[in-house]
Amino acid sequence: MNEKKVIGEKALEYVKDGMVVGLGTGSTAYYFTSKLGELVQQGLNIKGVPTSKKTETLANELGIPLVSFNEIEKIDLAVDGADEVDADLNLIKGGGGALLREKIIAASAKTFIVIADSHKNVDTLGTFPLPVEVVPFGLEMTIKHIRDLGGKTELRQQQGKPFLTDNGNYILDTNFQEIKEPKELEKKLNLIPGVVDNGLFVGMADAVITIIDKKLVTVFRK
Ligand SMILES: O=C[C@H](O)[C@H](O)[C@H](O)COP(=O)(O)O
Repeated sequence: MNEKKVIGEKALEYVKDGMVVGLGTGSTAYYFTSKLGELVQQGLNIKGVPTSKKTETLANELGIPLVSFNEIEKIDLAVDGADEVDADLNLIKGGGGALLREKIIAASAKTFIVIADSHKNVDTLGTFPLPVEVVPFGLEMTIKHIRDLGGKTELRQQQGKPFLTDNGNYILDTNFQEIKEPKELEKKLNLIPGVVDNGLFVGMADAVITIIDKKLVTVFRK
């Protein structure tokens, strides 16, 4: 079974005519957006808000009409992938570097649905290194502050150069081992000058569509 495709397309059930929809980033969100494009071509009337330049390009290719923030009051639904999901539906995101725009859009959405294949489900967050978006200025100092919190940082690279986010920032992939208190860590990291945001999404997901024991399930936040 192509889990990502099955899960991504399942999320279409939450899309209703007239909605403003946040379009996630990554290989699972790809299937959601692609199917959404088909439905738009068949007459579905929605508007999209992309979480990355990559998704913006895909949406344009598919003919999904896009809106910017100054044209809308709210986002009805956001659908996005995740790198890890715990039992409380807390997430690590940002494996593709899109965490900041993803968090802005998830935080503005009435309903935030996560689409995550079975490999993403964990007891405790932290095996997947936490992406932390930082401004290039003062990088070495920012790294010191993050290390003081117990994180081992690695500057994400792409083709021999620091990876640049859509916002012109760097990503520090940071290993904290087990993240027992995700909300605390999310806050502490974001208080460090130079940190723009981090990939912890705590208490944001309303539901996660995933595969458990080979069955497609939707888990709602308690
Ligand atoms: O920055 C990227 C996003 O947070 C993705 O949603 C996340 O990395 C999951 O991606 P995928 O569906 O490709 O595993």
